[in-house]
Amino acid sequence: MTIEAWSDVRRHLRGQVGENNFITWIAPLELATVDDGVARISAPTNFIANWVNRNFAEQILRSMTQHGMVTHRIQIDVQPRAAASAAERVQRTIDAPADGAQITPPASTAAAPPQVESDVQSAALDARFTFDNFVVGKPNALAHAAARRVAEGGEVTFNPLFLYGGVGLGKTHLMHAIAHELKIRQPGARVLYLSAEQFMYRFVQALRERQIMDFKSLFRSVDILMVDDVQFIAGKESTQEEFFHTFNALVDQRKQIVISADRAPGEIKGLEERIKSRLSSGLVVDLHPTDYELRLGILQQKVELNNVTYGDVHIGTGVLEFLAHRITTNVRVLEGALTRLFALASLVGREVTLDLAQDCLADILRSSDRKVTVEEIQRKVAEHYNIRLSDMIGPKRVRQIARPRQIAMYLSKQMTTRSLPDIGRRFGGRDHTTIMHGVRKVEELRTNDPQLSEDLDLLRRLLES
Ligand SMILES: Nc1ncnc2c1ncn2[C@@H]1O[C@H](COP(=O)(O)OP(=O)(O)OP(=O)(O)O)[C@@H](O)[C@H]1O
Repeated sequence: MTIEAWSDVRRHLRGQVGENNFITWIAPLELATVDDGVARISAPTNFIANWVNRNFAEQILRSMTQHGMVTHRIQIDVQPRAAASAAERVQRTIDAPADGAQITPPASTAAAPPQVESDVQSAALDARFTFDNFVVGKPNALAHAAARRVAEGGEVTFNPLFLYGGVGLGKTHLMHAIAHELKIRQPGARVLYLSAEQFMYRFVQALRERQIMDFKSLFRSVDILMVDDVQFIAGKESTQEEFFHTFNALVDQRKQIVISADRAPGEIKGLEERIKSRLSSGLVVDLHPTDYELRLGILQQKVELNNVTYGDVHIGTGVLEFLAHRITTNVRVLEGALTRLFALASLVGREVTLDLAQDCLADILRSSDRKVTVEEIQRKVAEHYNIRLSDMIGPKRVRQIARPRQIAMYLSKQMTTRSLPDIGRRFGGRDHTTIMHGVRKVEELRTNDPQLSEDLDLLRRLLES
């Protein structure tokens, strides 16, 4: 009962605080107990606990009461272990499975009708998801080009455009961008964007209310139909059937269709063969997992967009590079990390250093840890600079040895989750202040020394491969 109520509370809060805040602050929380009117909630880090306490405690309490939980106070404890998979949990929340038998509208779009308008100024479209805000790199160049082409309108050349790729790689963003662009280029076009889940929900509602003819004519009267996350209709026979007819009717009228899914049409289990083949008949393009350059580009752009300067406080490029290296899961997790850093910046009122960032993102970093060890780093750096491995931990202070050692310290701090004292121990029992000094020195030097900067990139790549 408590668990169910807590799920309801989370769903409710998600609608109230918005997707970004939800992912960053609420999703990582777990309800431990409700006892004597006190709800104990665990947060993965101190930072999250404090932030939630300050900003969301009242809302959480209110929502709990509204959902039948007898609580008059909440207490937020830090429970680092619970954090091991905070990012995964975020993902699970995003991907909350919807059971075909139980038709519930998604919380954020509850009962929202699909948006068909003479222009596409639709509530379902996110104003930030434009082509201008989409960073193009090797992994998404083809998908971006295809989306652009569709957005230009004119003669329909490939139908449907089928975009697929892993979670959070920009499928929805591109679809919304197409809609925004069409709005500018063809103000009169009737564009319908909706998720496959909404399609099903509307369909079942129409059946129930005996308005199936209205449903059919609504869907057949659009100029462009965009259906997000089509894998959702797998296994749902009558919805598939209706989708198939809608699809055919629109293709016959030479209307553009854009579809997205988490995998290629042929790989969606529970989808009828005729639908698979229909979906594959246009242009099928995939969004590949992001690479380092793309992730860094996205972070830089997001920082610019948010104009992340709180007074004198900045998030340094070193921090962004660190994030781009370490958070490789998906762009949504990357964005969540950045949101948390903005909050941190406003809270601490000074530059967000690598140290601060690592502290505040400990849970996310742990779950995307790439497991490079300090020893591996020492070995690679020693090889690269042609010095002995023993000199990494030895006492020699000559520049040819001290500098590579500092570089190894810097990379250890950047690429592992080890604390400074821990790294110090692995460098022959050095003090944490020595490590800190080494890290700072390299941070300082790299801005003016292109050779050093190149060496660092190369070493990182070697260590990541
Ligand atoms: N290339 C990019 N440039 C800028 N932002 C991006 C890019 N790729 C993804 N994003 C951002 O990442 C977030 C997740 O993207 P989006 O919602 O489009 O993912 P998706 O592929 O539809 O994921 P899902 O499988 O969960 O539906 C969005 O906020 C989006 O703006």
